[in-house]
Amino acid sequence: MGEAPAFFLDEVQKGFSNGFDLKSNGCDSTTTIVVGNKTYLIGGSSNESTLEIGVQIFDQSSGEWVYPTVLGTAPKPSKGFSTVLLNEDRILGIKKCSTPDDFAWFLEVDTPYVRQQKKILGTEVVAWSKGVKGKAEKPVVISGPSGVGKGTLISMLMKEFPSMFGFSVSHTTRASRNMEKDGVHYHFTDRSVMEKEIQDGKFLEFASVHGNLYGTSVEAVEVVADDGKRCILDIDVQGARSVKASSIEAIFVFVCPPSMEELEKRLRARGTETEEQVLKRLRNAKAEIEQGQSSGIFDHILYNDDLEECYKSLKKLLGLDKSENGSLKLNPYGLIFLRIILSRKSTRKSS
Ligand SMILES: Nc1nc2c(ncn2[C@@H]2O[C@H](COP(=O)(O)OP(=O)(O)O)[C@@H](O)[C@H]2O)c(=O)[nH]1
Ligand SMILES: Nc1ncnc2c1ncn2[C@@H]1O[C@H](COP(=O)(O)OP(=O)(O)O)[C@@H](O)[C@H]1O
Repeated sequence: MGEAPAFFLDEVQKGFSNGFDLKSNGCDSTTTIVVGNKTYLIGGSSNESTLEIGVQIFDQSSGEWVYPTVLGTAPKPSKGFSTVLLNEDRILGIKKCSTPDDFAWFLEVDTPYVRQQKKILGTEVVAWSKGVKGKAEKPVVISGPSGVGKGTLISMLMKEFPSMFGFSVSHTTRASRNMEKDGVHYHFTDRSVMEKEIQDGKFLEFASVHGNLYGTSVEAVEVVADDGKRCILDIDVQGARSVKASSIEAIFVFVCPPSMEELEKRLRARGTETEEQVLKRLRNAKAEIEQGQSSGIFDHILYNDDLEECYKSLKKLLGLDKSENGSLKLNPYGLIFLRIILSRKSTRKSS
């Protein structure tokens, strides 16, 4: 998880008088902490060129040192690093002589996420995430037309901050694409089953999109919360409207294409839809962009022209960057962009 309770962060900032038995190593650059039959040596730098705090594990049962696969962005080395074990599955590390936005870090050592990654990678795994406070804890709703790059941006975020974010795996009645895995990208389901589950109140929201049913189950969001992570929802504008109307306080982001031509190019280059489906998605895109503009649902509009720039803006608005919010807010300037996009003619006439 990427967050510590605010009261706890305050306590440790005051000088670690918190009763959590924080192990301080003064101003040494390494510290050790025992979790089960493993001793974690944290600190220094495992790699001089990247200058990240390194992690090594001494496995008491085999008597060997192990160099784990380290996921997430590790903290930079500091003059002192104190650790405390939380829930037997993650270590809270406090950097000494550090700024408030860089002093608390989590190292997941045996969470469900880390256990899953161990299975996939076949190695010992640990995952870093930075402790964050305030609005950064809210779930993130990402909407935008098909092919604009929502999935790409979410993948980038999950890759860079693997233990901070959890993806809400939606249910859908559409057929799975080649590379999609049931239970990972979507829960693929039959319409009759999903309709019954909707009636049984198992969904937070649902919508008919491009001729198929999509929905966020209560369980999908609970799984992420139970894992102590920040939930990311990739849902359409109708779904975003339902979440907005609910008691869930989220950050709403709409991703916009640079032009309809570019959107069509991306959708075709992805090669996952039939010609008929591409045309349907392009027709719907126009209405979706209009709603993104006028619905008043979205706090931020991201303009996905250059992917890296757009990703940087996404990180900024999520509080993952030191500088101020860099997204294009819903202001007259942003609306002008949207109008330009909508006024450009698509190369293909919708039927
Ligand atoms: N309302 C709602 N929309 C969803 C959900 N899951 C996915 N969607 C939206 O359904 C639309 C189609 O998704 P998909 O078939 O994966 O195609 P893509 O848009 O090209 O990625 C996208 O706008 C998604 O954001 C959900 O649980 N609820
Ligand atoms: N800024 C960008 N520039 C060029 N191609 C992009 C950009 N962002 C995403 N793509 C590509 O566009 C296609 C659609 O992106 P995807 O993430 O699947 O969209 P969505 O999830 O919104 O439907 C993918 O092939 C992706 O690699």
